[in-house]
Amino acid sequence: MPSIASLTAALAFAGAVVANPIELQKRKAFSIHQEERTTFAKNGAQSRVNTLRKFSKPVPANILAAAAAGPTGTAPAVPGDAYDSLYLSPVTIGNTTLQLDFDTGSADLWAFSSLQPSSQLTGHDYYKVDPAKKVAGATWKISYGDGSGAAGTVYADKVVVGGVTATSQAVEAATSVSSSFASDRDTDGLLGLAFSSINTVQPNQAKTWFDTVHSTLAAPVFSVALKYHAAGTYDFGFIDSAKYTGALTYVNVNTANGFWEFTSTGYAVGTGTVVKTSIDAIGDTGTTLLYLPTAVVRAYYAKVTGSSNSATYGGYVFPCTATLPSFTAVIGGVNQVVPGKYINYAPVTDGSSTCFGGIQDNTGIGFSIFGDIFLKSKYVVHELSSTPRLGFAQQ
Ligand SMILES: Cc1noc(C)c1CN(C)Cc1cc2n(n1)CCN(c1cc(N)ncn1)C2
Repeated sequence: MPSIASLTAALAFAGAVVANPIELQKRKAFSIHQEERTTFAKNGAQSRVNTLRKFSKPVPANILAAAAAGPTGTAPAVPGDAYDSLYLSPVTIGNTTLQLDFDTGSADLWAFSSLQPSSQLTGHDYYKVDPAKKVAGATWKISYGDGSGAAGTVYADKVVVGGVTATSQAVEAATSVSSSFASDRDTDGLLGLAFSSINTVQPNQAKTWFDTVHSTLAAPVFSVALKYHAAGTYDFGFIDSAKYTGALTYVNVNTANGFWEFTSTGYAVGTGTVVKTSIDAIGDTGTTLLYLPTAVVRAYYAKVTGSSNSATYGGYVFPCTATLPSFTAVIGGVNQVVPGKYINYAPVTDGSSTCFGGIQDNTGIGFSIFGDIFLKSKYVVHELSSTPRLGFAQQ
């Protein structure tokens, strides 16, 4: 039989409204009204503390520290195709696990759903909406830089990522998706990790999943380790020092546009000297390539024999046999190097000997985009502190 003290502690942790322990001892029977918190996150360490206390066993300091710290979690990031065009991560929404594209360049959590025509659901895991959970009057509609998009209605449901649970998260159920999503049987939707200020739900903007859970996590951070032609990870609530070499170095983020936006102060091509120039950029896991200013892109491909800016293929191409120079961006005063081989994205068509460059021109976008081509050589900490920051280290 647990002691009153341990019961009190356990219930206090569970968020129950708890009567005074002395008061409890006077009563022979009592009922406790428990309010379910809108968000809780699994805290395995706390469960161990509760169990040890239940049997009056000593609680090791490291377990106590971990429990006090709050929950953390890790989700895999698996390439969606042979060229790392996108990365997919498992997310449980309600009772179904879907494969979502975690996207630090957008702020909507949307999923293929039972509201779509069944013809669009072939090959997909999809969210089976529960009408009782519908958010009355709420709609959403999103468009991405490549012209793709989706739209639908909104539900409040349980969303679990890497073992961390948001019990009442805005889930944007698709009623329609663009042709590129309809023909992509790997992507069941997106989980936005940009700032909630650019969420598209109307009339009341919704929060991202990270915005919902961050205050309960051990630390208000998530760390991204995408990999070259291999599965990487998203760490929530902690920084995993085993996943990078050298030091993490930080740069402040400008959140005015809702992105993880920062300034790079220069670049270099291969072993060339650093050219000092201010590059306004966003980190964006949902974008495949690395989009840079015209002058920077020209300087890069000037060092790639046989390269050209192809109207046919809509960007810079080169012979797939080309030896590509590395690309360096100066961020937070530190040279962040992308290996040359990472800058060969893919053959322009399957089997072609002409390859499409991982570095392309940012004309028409309005800023540079450090997408997967850049990110997959880094461990990137996204810190939601009073002054949000990005931390970079070499993988
Ligand atoms: C297959 C395949 N190959 O490459 C992709 C991508 C897919 C997935 N497929 C075509 C569908 C698709 C289209 C997009 N995505 N997925 C992810 C979100 N998109 C973004 C996000 C963002 N932050 N910025 C710009 N666009 C566009």
